[in-house]
Amino acid sequence: MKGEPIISIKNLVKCYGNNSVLKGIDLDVHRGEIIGYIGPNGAGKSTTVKIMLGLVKDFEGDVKIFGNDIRDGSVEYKKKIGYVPEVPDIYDNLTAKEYSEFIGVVYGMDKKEVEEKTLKLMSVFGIEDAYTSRIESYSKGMKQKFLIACSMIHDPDILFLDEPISGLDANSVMVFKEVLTKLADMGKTVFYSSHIMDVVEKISNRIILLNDGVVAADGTFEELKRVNHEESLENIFTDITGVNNHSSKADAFVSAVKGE
Ligand SMILES: Nc1ncnc2c1ncn2[C@@H]1O[C@H](COP(=O)(O)OP(=O)(O)OP(=O)(O)O)[C@@H](O)[C@H]1O
Repeated sequence: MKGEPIISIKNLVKCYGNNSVLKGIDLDVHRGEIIGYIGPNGAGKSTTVKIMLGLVKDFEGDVKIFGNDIRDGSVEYKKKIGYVPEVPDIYDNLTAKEYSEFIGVVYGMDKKEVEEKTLKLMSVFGIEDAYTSRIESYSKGMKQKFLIACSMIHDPDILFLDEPISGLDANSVMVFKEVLTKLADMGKTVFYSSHIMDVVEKISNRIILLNDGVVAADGTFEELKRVNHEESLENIFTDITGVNNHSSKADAFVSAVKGE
């Protein structure tokens, strides 16, 4: 599985004004890895992903993807990347047909190929009948399934998935989890950012926990369990992020609701 890293991050630092979000991240990711990228709200997970995608440019440190420094200005590497954003910025007055054609053009794909692929991908999720409907008329889950389909129409080598199963029903989640495993077996790399610990625990072959601007844990689930003497990722997360007063926080919330 090893060899040259497909993503190489050295001493990545990112500040928003006085807010120091990433304080020196070092990370090598290899082909076929499914990285579960976790951390508390605001830890900088989306920021890291956006830097790798070239969407956030003002950072310190080195980021190489497929061996190329992303500062070089080349957009070629982006053709080999698929992305499901946490908050989709989708033109939802378009139909799925129109939107996927637009995406296909960006990736330099043939229109017919885009249509065939989009319909096949949508039909796996049972939403192909909505192909010519406006995306704004979709349910939350339908929209998410369509975004997942769009992220893969160009057969990317790296997938960045930010809370990808949000809104998906249990059957669709099962299909999607298997899809990821099969893609990783083919040598694709998956960067999976989520707060749903039991899914991360099951699908990832490596888990990276970001806390307070640094990588606080990095290893397989088995390794993290051994080092942290815990049986679940949820408990490992709680131990490392140092929040163990859940019950008193809940009491304070309920008191506030009651106006106490
Ligand atoms: N465009 C921006 N301008 C200013 N601050 C930002 C911007 N984007 C993110 N931040 C700040 O950077 C920090 C990290 O945000 P980020 O979205 O990367 O966290 P995250 O780990 O993905 O969180 P979540 O789990 O809540 O999605 C937060 O403090 C956030 O307020």
